[in-house]
Amino acid sequence: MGVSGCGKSTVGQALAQALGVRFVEGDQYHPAANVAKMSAGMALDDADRAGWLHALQGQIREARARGAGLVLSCSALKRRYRDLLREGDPALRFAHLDGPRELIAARMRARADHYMPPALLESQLRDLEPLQLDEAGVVLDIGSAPALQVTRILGGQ
Ligand SMILES: Nc1ncnc2c1ncn2[C@@H]1O[C@H](COP(=O)(O)OP(=O)(O)OP(=O)(O)O)[C@@H](O)[C@H]1O
Ligand SMILES: O=C(O)[C@H](O)[C@@H](O)[C@H](O)[C@H](O)CO
Repeated sequence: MGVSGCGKSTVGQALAQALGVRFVEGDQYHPAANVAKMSAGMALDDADRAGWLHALQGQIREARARGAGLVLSCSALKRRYRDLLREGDPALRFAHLDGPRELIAARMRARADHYMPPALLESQLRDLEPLQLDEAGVVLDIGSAPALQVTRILGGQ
């Protein structure tokens, strides 16, 4: 979890590979209208995200029912979004990729082929409710290399 450009896809793919489980890129479940809205420089609101979060919850629920592992990358910016995802599997754990705005902005600017305009970072940071102490998971520093982040997730530190 985390704002746009924090490294969810990069770290998520590496984690799934390390675990030998399926990786789901949460952004691929956004309806076209959501992608069009963000591409036009408008932030998503709770209503825009509702159907998308339910679709992701379905992926989590299905993996749990099959007893299969799953790594899912998803912004999950607000506590209530994460509560909704946890309804799919109460044992769900989050890795919050956290770091300074300047570093995230620089990484977003360096991406040529992504729909998300760097200008939307401010709204992402406004919406972000950091992982809370009673939520299972880890908070990671995005300044570390992805391999180190994976090690920390696996170690639960
Ligand atoms: N730990 C890291 N160190 C250096 N560069 C990184 C790190 N993690 C990610 N990056 C780079 O930062 C950019 C953003 O990463 P990535 O696309 O994984 O973020 P994201 O959170 O999935 O973004 P979005 O949700 O907007 O798709 C990419 O160019 C990626 O290669
Ligand atoms: O909840 C949201 O506002 C969205 O999921 C965004 O975070 C983007 O889709 C993603 O980060 C792509 O840049």
